[in-house]
Amino acid sequence: MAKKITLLGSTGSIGTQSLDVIQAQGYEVYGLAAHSNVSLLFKQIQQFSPAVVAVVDDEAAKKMRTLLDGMANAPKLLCGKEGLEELAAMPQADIVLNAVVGIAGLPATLAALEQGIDVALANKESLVTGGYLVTETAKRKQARLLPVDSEHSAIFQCLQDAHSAKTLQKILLTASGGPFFGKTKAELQHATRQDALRHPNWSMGNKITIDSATLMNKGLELIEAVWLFGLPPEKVQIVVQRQSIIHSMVQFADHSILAQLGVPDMRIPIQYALTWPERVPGPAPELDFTKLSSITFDVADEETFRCLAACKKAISKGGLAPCAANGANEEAVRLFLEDKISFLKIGELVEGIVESENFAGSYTVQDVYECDRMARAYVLEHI
Ligand SMILES: NC(=O)C1=CN([C@@H]2O[C@H](COP(=O)(O)OP(=O)(O)OC[C@H]3O[C@@H](n4cnc5c(N)ncnc54)[C@H](OP(=O)(O)O)[C@@H]3O)[C@@H](O)[C@H]2O)C=CC1
Ligand SMILES: CC(=O)[C@@H](O)[C@H](O)COP(=O)(O)O
Ligand SMILES: [Mn+2]
Repeated sequence: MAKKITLLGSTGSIGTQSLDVIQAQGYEVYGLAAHSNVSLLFKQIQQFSPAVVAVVDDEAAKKMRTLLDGMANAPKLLCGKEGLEELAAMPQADIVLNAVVGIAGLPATLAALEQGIDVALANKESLVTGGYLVTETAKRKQARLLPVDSEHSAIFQCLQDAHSAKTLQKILLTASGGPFFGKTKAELQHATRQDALRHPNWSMGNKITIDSATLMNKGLELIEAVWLFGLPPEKVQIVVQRQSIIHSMVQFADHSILAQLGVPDMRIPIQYALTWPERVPGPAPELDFTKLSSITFDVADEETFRCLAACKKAISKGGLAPCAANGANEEAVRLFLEDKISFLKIGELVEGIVESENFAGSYTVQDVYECDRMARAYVLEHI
């Protein structure tokens, strides 16, 4: 029987590439969800015939209702944040692929895991904001978290040999360095939205592309790696690999290092999360070494790119500090994309919130959302 997938965030960069993979593998789509892009979601419904769809935005959900009213074999429509969570928890799916952007993805991750459903996780913010709750729920319900983020998929792929994995000593998390690699603070004073959205290697959604430019993405990924692979933050070393060909590496007790390489194409990690533990042919092209002029390594500049330093501080503080850093960043990126704050202000705000309180200790899911609200309010008060 074909695997049944529920895909959350189907209209985004990861979502649309996931549908490429799903089509190539002949998988069945059980559920689709988006926020407000009704026209694309409707096309996806026509092509993949899901049983259930969820639309988070209320106005968009009304438009979808109208479109579905005229459709034969229309899927069931769920609305709002509650609808997204309800879809994520539907046990008919074999796996939920969470490609929602931001903390908005956390309730769905928790809802799927709570039902014991495996989650292929692109939504790194789930682990950054609620890492303890997400990993505890997965463990308690014996559900798997399968990494989709390219670096974490690379690490996961390098750890498939259980004997070696037991001796994991260090993770070498690669970073492209983003569009502003090598620039000074002075040169970044007037960095624009357009400059920041020009990623050297990957075509991605706007929010993660800005995160790559500030190196917040690497900070979020460091926290994500700590939760997924159980190493302390000081055992995760960031290595700038400008070409995004080496997607990450692991070092074992004997100082042997394994790396995963490939073209920068998210369909490889998406597919691995869906087919794991099998490897099968897929739609991504192969890497042609004869066309690679070099593979280079550099050190990340944490003095200029304060978000990375702030995330390191946040994970070492523990508790809700990473959630606060994430909330401040989500709000700051929104304001930067609306041309309301400067590029460098994003780092100042993320650093500011992490320094502002202690945040230590255990937390509930309500505490996570309260901390997120507080971090967003902090940003609005400090611009
Ligand atoms: N793009 C990439 O290559 C990579 C992305 N990731 C991670 O994957 C996630 C998705 O990234 P990406 O695909 O780039 O993002 P996009 O912005 O391209 O897509 C986001 C998706 O989430 C939906 N969405 C937005 N807001 C909400 C909300 N409040 N509730 C429910 N759904 C919502 C959007 O719907 P609509 O279109 O209707 O607004 C869209 O389907 C992020 O966490 C990112 O960090 C990780 C590695 C690589
Ligand atoms: C494709 C992917 O996984 C992104 O998270 C990517 O890694 C961004 O690149 P950098 O953050 O390294 O610029
Ligand atoms: Mn990544």
